[in-house]
Amino acid sequence: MSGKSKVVVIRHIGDEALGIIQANPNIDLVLWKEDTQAPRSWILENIKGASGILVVMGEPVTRELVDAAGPSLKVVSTMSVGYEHVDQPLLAQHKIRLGFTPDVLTEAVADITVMLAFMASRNVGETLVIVQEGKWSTVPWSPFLFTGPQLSISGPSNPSARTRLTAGFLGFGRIAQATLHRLIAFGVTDVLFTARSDSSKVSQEILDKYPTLHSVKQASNDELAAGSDVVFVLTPGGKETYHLVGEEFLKKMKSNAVLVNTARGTCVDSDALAKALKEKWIWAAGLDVVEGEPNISADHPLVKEPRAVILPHIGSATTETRVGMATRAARNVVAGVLGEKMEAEVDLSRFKSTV
Ligand SMILES: O=CC(=O)O
Repeated sequence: MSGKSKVVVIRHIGDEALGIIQANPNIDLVLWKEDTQAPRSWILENIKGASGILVVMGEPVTRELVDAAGPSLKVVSTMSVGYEHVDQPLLAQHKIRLGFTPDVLTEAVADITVMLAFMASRNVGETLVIVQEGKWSTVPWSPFLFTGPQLSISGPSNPSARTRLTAGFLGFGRIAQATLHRLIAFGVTDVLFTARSDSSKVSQEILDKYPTLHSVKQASNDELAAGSDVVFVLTPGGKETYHLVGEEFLKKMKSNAVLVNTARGTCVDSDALAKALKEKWIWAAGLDVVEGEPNISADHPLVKEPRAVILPHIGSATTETRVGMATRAARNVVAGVLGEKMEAEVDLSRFKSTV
């Protein structure tokens, strides 16, 4: 034993982030060096006696792992904004702290959220394939071919265009508000959002910030489904939001509305969404996340829907953002091991009463 604290990092997270851990003379870094997922058996073996572990999204932080580490474990740092892969009551019970990486990815995810809304509304999934397969000549230009609903306001030059456009946000946190910020430039006029508590102050703040908006209202799920031209799913994952968007919700949506999910796959019932697209209850869907990912085959009912644009969970995948997440996760694990304030720590105190 070196007398140093062991920190296990289960993925190569880049030299800059690893350097932050290595720079600490009281820490021994144990790293899975490959750019692949560390086998669970390697993690369970190496975590023995560790003070900290840095994990990535999707790695289950369960009793098995906490037991394997033993009583030395002080901190779990996840390189992700979501932490539903972590057994939070268990960490609270063992007084293990949990670091995560919010904020640094807000802009990147907001970018892709807007991008998916437009890709879905403008039939990009279906039309890209036509070009890639060399079939462009089989679909010559035609006035209404591949038209979709316009997610922007055209102005007075087109009297046929819509004059109001409502964006609905299931969850109205940092990423939702950064998404709205971008949509203001496209002329969104009205906002509906859901929130756990009364948010009339938030509505007023948003109206003050964006004077071009006609209305900003906290709504029930049903009101939001029925009133929105584009619905953004931006809630945390986990049990509370499991299948938040299911048949009932989708049936209430407008038939030319678009659904975008850049949060967690579990928030949307995939079978219900595939049915909604097939039976044209809604116009299209843009998804960066799908239930059961990444094990989605080409036969998956959603993948087969031409109006579903699906990306393999790349919302935060800009170089700048991933470096920001990795370095933040590294600083969090170091702070947790040293008993210092973390840059971003999940408040686990709500679980303490249950143990
Ligand atoms: O989905 C991405 C994350 O949680 O960081």
